Amino acid sequence: MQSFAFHTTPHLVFEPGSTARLAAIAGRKLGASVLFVTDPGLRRLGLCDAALASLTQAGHSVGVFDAVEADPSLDTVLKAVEAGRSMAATGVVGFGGGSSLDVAKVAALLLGSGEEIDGAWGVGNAKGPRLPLVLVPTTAGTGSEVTPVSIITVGAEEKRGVSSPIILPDIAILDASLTLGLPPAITAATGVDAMVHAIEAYASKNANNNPLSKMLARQALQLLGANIEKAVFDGGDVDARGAMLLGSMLAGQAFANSPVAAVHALAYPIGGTFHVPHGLSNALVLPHVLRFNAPDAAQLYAEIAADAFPDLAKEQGSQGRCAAFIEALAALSKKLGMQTRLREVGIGEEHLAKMASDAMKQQRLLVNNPRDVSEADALAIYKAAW
Ligand SMILES: NC(=O)c1ccc[n+]([C@@H]2O[C@H](COP(=O)([O-])OP(=O)(O)OC[C@H]3O[C@@H](n4cnc5c(N)ncnc54)[C@H](O)[C@@H]3O)[C@@H](O)[C@H]2O)c1
Ligand SMILES: [Fe+2]
Repeated sequence: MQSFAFHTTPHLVFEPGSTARLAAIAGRKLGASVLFVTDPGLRRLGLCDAALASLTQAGHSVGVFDAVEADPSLDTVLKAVEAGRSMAATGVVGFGGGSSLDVAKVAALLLGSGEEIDGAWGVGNAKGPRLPLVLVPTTAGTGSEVTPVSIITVGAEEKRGVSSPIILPDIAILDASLTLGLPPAITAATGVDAMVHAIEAYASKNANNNPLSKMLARQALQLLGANIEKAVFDGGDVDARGAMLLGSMLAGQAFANSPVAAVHALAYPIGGTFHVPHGLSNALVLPHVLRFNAPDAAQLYAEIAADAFPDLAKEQGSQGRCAAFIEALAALSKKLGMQTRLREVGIGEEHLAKMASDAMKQQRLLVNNPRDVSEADALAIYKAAW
C-alpha cells in the first residue's frame, strides 16, 4: 500500500452559535492580547460581535484589524502584522471568508517567528513558530480553516501561496449561523469552490494522494451536491447551511493532503488579473478543464459522479458517466445564476494568451493534474471557456 502523511487542524468545533463561546473554546491558548482579523463588511453586519464580546468578557484585550479585502494583498498582510506588533499580540483570531483566514494565518506566522514573508513563499519554507491561532470561517468554500495554505496577491496580479503545516490553526470553529445571511451569489461561488476542491483532491496525481482524502472528498461531494441549491435559494435553511459548511471543511481536509490541480491553476489568473471572485473563477473553467482531463481521468470522475449528483448512478460505463458529470457541473453553475463564460465577466479574447502564460507559473498545482497541461493546452481551455 502507498505511504502517505495526513495533517489537519487538531481541534474542530461544529456547532451553530458556537462563536459566542469562542474564548471558552480557546481556553488560555490565545493569551492576553488577541489580534482579531476580519473584513469591513462582516464588521458592519455585526457578525463579529458575539465572538468579540466573548473574548473581551473573558478578559482578553482585543485589537481588531478589519481591513482585509477580497483576494488580499501582501500590503494588507504587512499592515495586519504591524497592528499585531503594536499591540504585542499573543494570539490571532481569523474571522471571515478565505481572505480573512489567509491573512490571519500568515500574520500569526510572521508575528510568532519574526521571519520575513519572502523566505516563506512556496511549499515547506515557513520556519515558525507561529502565534496561537483560531480560525472561524463565514463562507462555506475555501476550507482554509483546515488547510496549510494561505493565498496572497503580490503586486498587481500574481497570486502566491505559503504552504506549510505550521499555518494550520490550533482550533477551527464552524458556526453555521454565521453563514445564514451569505448572499446567493457568494453562496454559489464559494460552494462551487468547495466542490472543485473535492473533485481535484480525488483525482490529484500528487504522490500523497491518499485514502483519507478520497473518502473525505466523496463525503464532501455528497453534502455539497445535495445542499448547494437549497443554500443558494433558501439561505435561511440552517441545515443546508450546516451541510455546506461541513462539506467545505471535509473538502478542505481532502485537498490539504492531496492538492488541487489545473482548475485552480487556470482560475488564479482570472481572479488575480480581473478580480473575479475565486469560486466563480473556478466555475468558469471547471467543465473545460475536466473535459481536457477526461482522457486520463474518466474513471476517477465516474467514481464520484453520483456522489454529487445521485441521478448519475443510472449512467452506464465510465466514459458516459464522466461526460454526464461534466455536463451536470456546467448545468449547476447556470442553475445557480453564475456567469458561465469568460467574456461575461469582462475578459476580452486578447487577454487569453497572457492568462495561459500566467497559468504556467502555477506549477505547484499543475504537477497534480491527472493530465499534463502545456501553455498551448491552457490557451485552448481558455478559448473554450471564452
Ligand atoms: N487557504 C486556502 O486553502 C484557500 C483555498 C481556496 C481559496 N482561498 C482564497 O480565499 C479567498 C476567497 O475566499 P472566499 O471565497 O471565502 O471569499 P472572501 O473571504 O473574499 O469574501 C467574499 C465576500 O463575502 C463576504 N462575506 C463573507 N462571509 C459572509 C457572511 N457570512 N455573510 C455576508 N457576507 C459575507 C465578505 O465580506 C466579502 O465581501 C481568495 O483569496 C482565495 O484565493 C484560499
Ligand atoms: Fe479554491
